[in-house]
Amino acid sequence: MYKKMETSNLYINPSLNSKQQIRFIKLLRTSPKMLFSMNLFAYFVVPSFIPILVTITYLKWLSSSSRTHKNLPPSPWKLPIIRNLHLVGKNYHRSLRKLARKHGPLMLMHLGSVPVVVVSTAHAAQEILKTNELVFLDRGESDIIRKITYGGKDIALSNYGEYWRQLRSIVVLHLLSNKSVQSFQQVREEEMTLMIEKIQETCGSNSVVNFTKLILSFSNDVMCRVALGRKYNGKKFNTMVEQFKQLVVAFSVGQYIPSLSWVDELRGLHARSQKIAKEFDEFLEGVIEERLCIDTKESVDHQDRSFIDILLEKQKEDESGFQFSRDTIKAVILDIFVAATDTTFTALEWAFSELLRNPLVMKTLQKEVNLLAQGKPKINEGDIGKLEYLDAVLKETMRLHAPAPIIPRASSQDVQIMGYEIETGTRIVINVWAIGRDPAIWEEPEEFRPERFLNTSSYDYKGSHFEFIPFGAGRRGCPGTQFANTLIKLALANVVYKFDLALPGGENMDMSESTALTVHRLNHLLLVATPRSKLN
Ligand code: HEM
Repeated sequence: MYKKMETSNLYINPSLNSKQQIRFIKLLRTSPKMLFSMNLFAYFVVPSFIPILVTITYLKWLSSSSRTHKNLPPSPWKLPIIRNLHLVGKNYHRSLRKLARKHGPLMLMHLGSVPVVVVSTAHAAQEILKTNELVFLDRGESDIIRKITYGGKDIALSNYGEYWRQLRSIVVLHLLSNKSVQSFQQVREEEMTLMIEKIQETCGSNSVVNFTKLILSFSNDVMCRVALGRKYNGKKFNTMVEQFKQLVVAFSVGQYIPSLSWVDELRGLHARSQKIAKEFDEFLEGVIEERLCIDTKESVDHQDRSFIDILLEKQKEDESGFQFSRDTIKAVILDIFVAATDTTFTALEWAFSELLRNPLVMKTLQKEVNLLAQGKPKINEGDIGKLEYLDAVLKETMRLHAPAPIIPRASSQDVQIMGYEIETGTRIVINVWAIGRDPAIWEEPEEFRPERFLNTSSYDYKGSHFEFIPFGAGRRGCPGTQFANTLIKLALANVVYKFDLALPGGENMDMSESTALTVHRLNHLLLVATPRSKLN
């Protein structure tokens, strides 16, 4: 009855004329939510059920709202069935900020049947992440996520509980402790040197370097070596990772309107998640077998142990009494790999973009690294902590371009926040990006001015100041903060120390954003690098 479009993976009513079909596809491409609503309304529901469905839902909605006399946070006006889903735009952090400006710092939205509270100021974030922390430690359930995380055996997306608590403490103590992060210094420095060499090769010919690809492969290679024991960067591996990331943010109709889960089946979402879960599982099984084989043959040197080796060792020791299944190991590795690679790459990409857009900042940073390096061939990791301006540049980048612009949490009990009732099971979305650009906190918030972070101890990465929380806060805050900062600063310091960077042909810097798990640049960052003649 419906025709599947090759390019869009959609089902199109063939009775439409070609003009109508083209208009339909254009509309769908404008937004995943639009994709859902158009598919749902125009092509499945309208022809037969819509009058009945709308009436029933509307009456139900009217009766439920008149029954509850709770003081719920302000909400935008709702449509029947999809309710506020149509209001979430492609750049969700931006559309949520726009809505919050109208409805307030704590805004209740209904995405289908799922209540979501959007948090848009530092004060409201503090109420959630600190004052009522214990109520908001869950992440919220999703069928798709469960499928690709071994039934919720991972750390980042699983709900709060004993399992998560024990797993997190193993990760924090054994994989991401200060000592463990330091033990990977050689890996970071080797990969940084390789990246510099790659840029160097382009210099003589004055050719354009695709910085996006370069830094993506840098963070990918570092994280592969750290988490998996060696590099994996073939096309098959990269495609698998990309598809996984797309799936994490894929829009699931069933998640918002459970009675319409069949739409997900029709769109092939479940089949796709099963396929990717299987591919990843086979890959990770291969990695584990390889590590076990190396370990038996040559007993991995303490220095060369990857995260997977450490977890396999913990499983053997069996001291903690924690159920360390192989699925747990695979889920944690997958989690860390995805959580770490995309975020560090995104932060680096925006940092270089802002430096290019702000030549004075670039000059000041180059001066600082010159002074520290005193003509040495490179800046070592041990010296990075002395670079105050670099620290300010990174903080300013994270304020304006939080790599994870939204922190997802969920409430585990009824609670009152800022005088409003939040019910059990409500999803929480903390708009870190909007908080970072709030004019009530930041002077000239849209300007890139690292100086605002100089000579102040007010802002750190620990999440103790809710105006600045790119790594989240509290018990569920990012455990990879130190790892990420060390890696990003090492790369930034050395690239600006060795090269002057420019846009090819003196173009204007395009700062458009993508729609993805992390918000990175929409278009690749293409630059021309020139070796700096005077390094002191
Ligand atoms: C610029 C880099 C990074 C940024 C901006 C970032 C940001 C975040 C944020 C916002 C969260 C959620 C925090 C919350 O709910 O309060 C998070 C969680 C997490 N991050 Fe990161 N992250 C980065 C790098 C890394 C790295 C390098 C690793 C590991 C090597 C890592 C591992 C994790 C894990 C495992 C979680 C889940 C924690 C939990 O749910 O208990 N991240 N990160």
